[in-house]
Amino acid sequence: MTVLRVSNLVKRFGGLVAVNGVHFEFRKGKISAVIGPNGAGKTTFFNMITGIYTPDEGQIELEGKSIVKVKPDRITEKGIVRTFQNIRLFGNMTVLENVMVGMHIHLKAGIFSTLLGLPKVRLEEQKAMDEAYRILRYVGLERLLNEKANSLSYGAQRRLEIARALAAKPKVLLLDEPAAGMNPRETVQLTELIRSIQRELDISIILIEHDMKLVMDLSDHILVLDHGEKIAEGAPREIRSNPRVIEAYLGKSALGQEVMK
Ligand SMILES: Nc1ncnc2c1ncn2[C@@H]1O[C@H](COP(=O)(O)OP(=O)(O)OP(=O)(O)O)[C@@H](O)[C@H]1O
Repeated sequence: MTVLRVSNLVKRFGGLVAVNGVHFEFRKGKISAVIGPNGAGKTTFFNMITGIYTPDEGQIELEGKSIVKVKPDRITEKGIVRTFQNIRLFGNMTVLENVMVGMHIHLKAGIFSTLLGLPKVRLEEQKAMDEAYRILRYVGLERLLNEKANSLSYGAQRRLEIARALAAKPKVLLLDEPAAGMNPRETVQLTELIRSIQRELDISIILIEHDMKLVMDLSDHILVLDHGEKIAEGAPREIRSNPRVIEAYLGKSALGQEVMK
């Protein structure tokens, strides 16, 4: 089943076509990866899905309904939640507070009740705290809940970003280079976390990632972009041996060599 469908997606920046007529169906409950060399159009593709850019042409549908021209915060409410290549946490807030911020879209009490400190607000806040704690336990950060976000190790900050995204109850979780800057041990832990989110929480995952081992280990389905165009799609073993993909990454001279171990 398809959770997110893009068809004939085009984005231009002046004379440059950053994404050029891309079709792809992201499957529900699976892990998909978007890969390609630097400048291939991956970030632009993510920015269209999350409403930061409006496509010049084409369609994006979440569960069959168009989300083109829907504002980014509404897209988050509809269930597409992302993390960023450069970590964007509230550094001076605690780990717990960062997760609670991710939850705000689901809190029902209005601003007046909040200002008046009504009991229903206190109850809602308590529930939110319980939920935030549960999520932090899930990602393995419960012991750090009162630490300031900027005091965490890099790997822990990346986990906290994922925790904050989970707090928004995504249907589709977009991870933009989740392993960037991680050491090998942190990358293995991250791989396990992403797999458990997909298996246990029924969330469809889409990742952009340069770490080919992580991509090949995790993905069910891979979309390969080069110069804005889709040059391949398929399972990891097909992508690994696809001559167009090898050529895009390493140039013609690499053809015939085994490049993506
Ligand atoms: N806001 C913008 N204005 C003009 N050109 C842009 C803009 N954003 C991206 N581009 C260009 O569009 C092309 C695709 O860029 P994009 O960042 O989407 O690629 P990418 O695959 O994410 O690259 P990387 O792996 O290096 O992050 C590049 O040539 C880039 O210079």
